[in-house]
Amino acid sequence: MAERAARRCCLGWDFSTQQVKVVAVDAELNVFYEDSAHFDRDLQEFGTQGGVHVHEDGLTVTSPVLMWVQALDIILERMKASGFDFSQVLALSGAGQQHGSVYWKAGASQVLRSLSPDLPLHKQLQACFSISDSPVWMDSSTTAQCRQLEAAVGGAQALSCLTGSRAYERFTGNQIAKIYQQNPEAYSHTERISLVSSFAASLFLGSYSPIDCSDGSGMNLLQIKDKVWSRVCLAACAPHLEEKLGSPVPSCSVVGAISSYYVQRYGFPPGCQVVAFTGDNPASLAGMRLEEGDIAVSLGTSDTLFLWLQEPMPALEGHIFCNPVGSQHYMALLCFKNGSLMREKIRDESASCSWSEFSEALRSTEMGNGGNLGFYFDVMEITPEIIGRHRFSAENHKVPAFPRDVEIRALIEGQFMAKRIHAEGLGYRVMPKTKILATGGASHNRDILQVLADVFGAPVYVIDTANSACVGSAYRAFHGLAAGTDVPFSEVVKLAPPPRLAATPTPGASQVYEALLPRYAKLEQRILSPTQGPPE
Ligand SMILES: O=C(CO)[C@@H](O)[C@H](O)CF
Repeated sequence: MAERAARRCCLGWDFSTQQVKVVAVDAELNVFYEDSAHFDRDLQEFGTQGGVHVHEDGLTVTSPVLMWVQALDIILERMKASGFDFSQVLALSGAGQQHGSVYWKAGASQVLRSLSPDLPLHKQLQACFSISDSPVWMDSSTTAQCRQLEAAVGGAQALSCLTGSRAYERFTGNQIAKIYQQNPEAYSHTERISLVSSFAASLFLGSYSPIDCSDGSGMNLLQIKDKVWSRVCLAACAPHLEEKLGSPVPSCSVVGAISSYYVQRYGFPPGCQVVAFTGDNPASLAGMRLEEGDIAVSLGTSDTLFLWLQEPMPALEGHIFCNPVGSQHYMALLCFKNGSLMREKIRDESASCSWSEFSEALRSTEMGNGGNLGFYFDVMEITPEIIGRHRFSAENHKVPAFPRDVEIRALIEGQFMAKRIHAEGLGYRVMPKTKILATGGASHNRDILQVLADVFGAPVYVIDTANSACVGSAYRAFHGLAAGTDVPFSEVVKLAPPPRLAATPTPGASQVYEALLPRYAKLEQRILSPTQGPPE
């Protein structure tokens, strides 16, 4: 077989809800290898659905930690069998589904440090976890713990100001509190608690990896301004928690060299650097190469905004995390539940189930829709908490219906005005250099993207984010190699393929939406507090 040319590279891992995935990225930032192990398909003995077990209470959701370990074994063995040249791997980093937690049993660190290269990981780590079914982000069984935590710090807004979010059931501090309260023996036998991200990094390190500040911001435990654990929050969740968590580190930290286990079993170079793993969303922000002033809009079943923030304004909605690639900056996530399912419903009702008719309606109606405004929430919306459809005429009178074309534009303009208003509520500001990066199903519709560009007054680019968490992790591994040189992340990734320009603001758009946005915000408040009189 022809000798393969040596190809220096970095690996990017993603321990996500449904699979473990890896990409190899070369020095020109080309992805030249990818593989994944799908939990439901490749590890059927664990009996998961969508990578998880939903418990009988309908609230508790967990994943077997040894399934994650075995998935890594599968991928590494496949890479080895395919002839992948591990000796060319300069560094690796990775991502994990946010908020999930792993409970290492007393003595596990010794096992991690002395792994035998003759055996796969899962054969050696069988007895290393005090909790075998890790709680994951889909869990919503900790409402009581959320209220206890908010009470301990002076309320929901106080907790948000301190940690970047009000208490959420999936956030790790509340999950740890539940385990301490309901399984104190397992908690007392736990010598280390990792996030999924730092757990995965620990497997490569052969010792406990610290939690990075960005993923650590998803725990309701980290003071996002000082980047240290909040002692009040720790004490409110469980005793001796700080020693079980270890100290958080900046996300760009090199946390050590790869364990000798991988050198001996797979041929990694002894100097292969491990860069702190982080959450899947922070890693995706890195993969999308978001920069100051940019906003990423993932238009999927639910719509998710990724924001780059310099001056965060923590609120009772959304989540503010330490930024994974700009250590003095922040990022925010905002989730809008009524996303593509709402767009498809209005398409079916008002465009005869046809996207081309839907697009034609957007093209044939004017920016601003003649002053007509609509709110479309067929399921309870998260941002803000509203349900139902609410239509208003230019005179702010509630109306029961709009003509078909007006309905379609009212839906799309309303969805994007809500995004801009709530993003600005968290401290986001459109800047002259702002780029909007669109991804997800609806980003293939150019007419929808035109409305997005008009509402934000900024150009819209489309990007493929299928592997964004993995690719972002590989980029962060390259950035880790420059650790200590002050080379900015943006410099490290400048060779990456640029996003494609899809839409620029229509002339006059800013005048139209500068006038509409405050009206939309006032009407939203009117729906939220119906006792209030009509907006002036
Ligand atoms: O809970 C979330 C973010 O807060 C999800 O996006 C998980 O990170 C998905 F793994």
